[in-house]
Amino acid sequence: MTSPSTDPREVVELNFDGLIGPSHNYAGLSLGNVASAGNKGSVSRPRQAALQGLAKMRRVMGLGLPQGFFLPHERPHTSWLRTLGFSGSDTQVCADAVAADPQLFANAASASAMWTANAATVSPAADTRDGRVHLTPANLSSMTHRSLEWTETVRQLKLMFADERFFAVHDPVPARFGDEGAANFMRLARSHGDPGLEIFVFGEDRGGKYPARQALRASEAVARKHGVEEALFTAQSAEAIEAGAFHNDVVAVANGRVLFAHERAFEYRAELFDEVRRLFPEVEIIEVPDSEVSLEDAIASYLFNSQLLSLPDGSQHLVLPTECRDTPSVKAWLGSNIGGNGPIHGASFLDVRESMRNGGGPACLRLRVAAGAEARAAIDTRFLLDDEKADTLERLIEEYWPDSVSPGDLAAPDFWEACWAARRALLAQLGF
Ligand SMILES: N=C(N)NCCC[C@H](NC(=O)CCC(=O)O)C(=O)O
Repeated sequence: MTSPSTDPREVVELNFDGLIGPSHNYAGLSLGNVASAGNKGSVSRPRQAALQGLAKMRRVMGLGLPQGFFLPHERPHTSWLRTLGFSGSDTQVCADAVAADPQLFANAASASAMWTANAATVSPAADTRDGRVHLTPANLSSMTHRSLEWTETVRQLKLMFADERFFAVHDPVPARFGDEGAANFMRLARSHGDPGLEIFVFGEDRGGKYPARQALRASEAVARKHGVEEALFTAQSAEAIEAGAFHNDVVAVANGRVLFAHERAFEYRAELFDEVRRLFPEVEIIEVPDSEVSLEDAIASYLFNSQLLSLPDGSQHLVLPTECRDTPSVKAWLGSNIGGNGPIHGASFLDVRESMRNGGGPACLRLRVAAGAEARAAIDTRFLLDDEKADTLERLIEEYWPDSVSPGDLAAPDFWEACWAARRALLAQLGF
C-alpha cells in the first residue's frame, strides 16, 4: 500500500555505503568467508580501502543516483571491552585486552561495519501495511565481531530516518535468531515505487563445516514487524554455504523485475522459481549455469555481489568488482549476456579490492533504501553525499586514515590513537 501522495515514479534507490573505517584489517574473523580466512594476517591498507569505497560512491552518483553513507563505528571498541571486565583509561582497556586475549581484542578492532548490506533489512513503503519505509537493524549474532555493530547502527538509523511520517526503525530481532539484514533479502517489483515481492533467504544448519548465519525465524520476524503484504521464504543452498557463500548476496541479487542468480544458489531452486513466477509473473530470471561459471568462480569473483541498479533512463546497470574481469569464465559470461536484448543493459568494473579481500564486494558495501521524494527530503542530510562532501571526506581520509596495518600494529597504542583521532575528526567535520 503506497501512501496516496507517493507517485511510484518518484521512488528511487538511495544507497548508504559504509565509509570504511581506519582500523580496516585482516584478522580472519569470519568462519565460512573464504576471502577473510585466506587473507588472515596480511597487511591491510585502510586509507586505500576508504578511498576505494568513496570512489564507488562517486561512481554511483555519476550514474545519476543519490548516495548516502554510514559512519564508521568507534574501533577499537572500548565500551564493549569494558562489558567484558577490562577497566581504566581507553588505552589501558586495550592494552589489558591485547595482553589477556589478543583474539578477543581483534574482534573489538574490526572495521566490519563497512558492510552495510548487513546493517538492516529495508522494506520500501509500497510493500508495507502502513505505507512507511520499515527498517530492522540486523543483530549479526553469528559472528562475534559483527555482533558488536547493531547498537551503533541503530543510533545512526534513528538519526537518518527520524521522521516517523515516512520511516519506522525497529529494534533488532533477539540475538537467539541470527539476522544478517539485507544480505539475505531480495525484492522484485515493477519499479521501486510499486508493491513488490520480498524474498527472504535463510540458511539451514546441516552440521556442515560453515555456519548458516540467517535464521528462518529471524526472517519471518522481520517480515511481520515490517507489515509486509507479500513475502516468500526460501533456503540458501547448503552447498553454496559450504563453498563460501556465507550470505545469499554472494550468489544472487535482485532488482526491479530481474532475479540474477547462480544455478546452485538456492536449496529448493525449482520450487522457488515456480513460486516467484506465480506471485510475480513479470519476473525475468537470469540464471548462470554452473557449466559456464562454477560456484567457485562465482564466489571468487563476486559476480552476484554486484550492484544491480535502475538508472534514471530506465535501464539496468551492473556495477561489478574488477575481479569479475580477471576471472575468465565470468568475463566470458558477461561478454555474451550483458547488453543486447537482455534485461541488464550495461556493466562497469570497479576496484574495491581491499574490501573484497575480506569477502565484501560492491553490494556488501551498501544498504539500499528505496524512497519517494518527500521521504528522501526528510533524511538527515549529514548522511547524504554530494561531490563537495566527497572531496572533504577524501581530504580527511588522506590525512587521518593509516596507510597500512600489519597484524602487529593491532597491538600498538599508536594505532588505537590514530583510529580514534580519525573518527573524531570525521564526526567534527560532518557536524556530529
Ligand atoms: N555479503 C555481505 N553482504 N557482506 C560481506 C560481509 C563480509 C564480512 N567480512 C568480515 O567480517 C571479515 C572480517 C575479518 O576477518 O576481519 C563478514 O564475513 O561478515
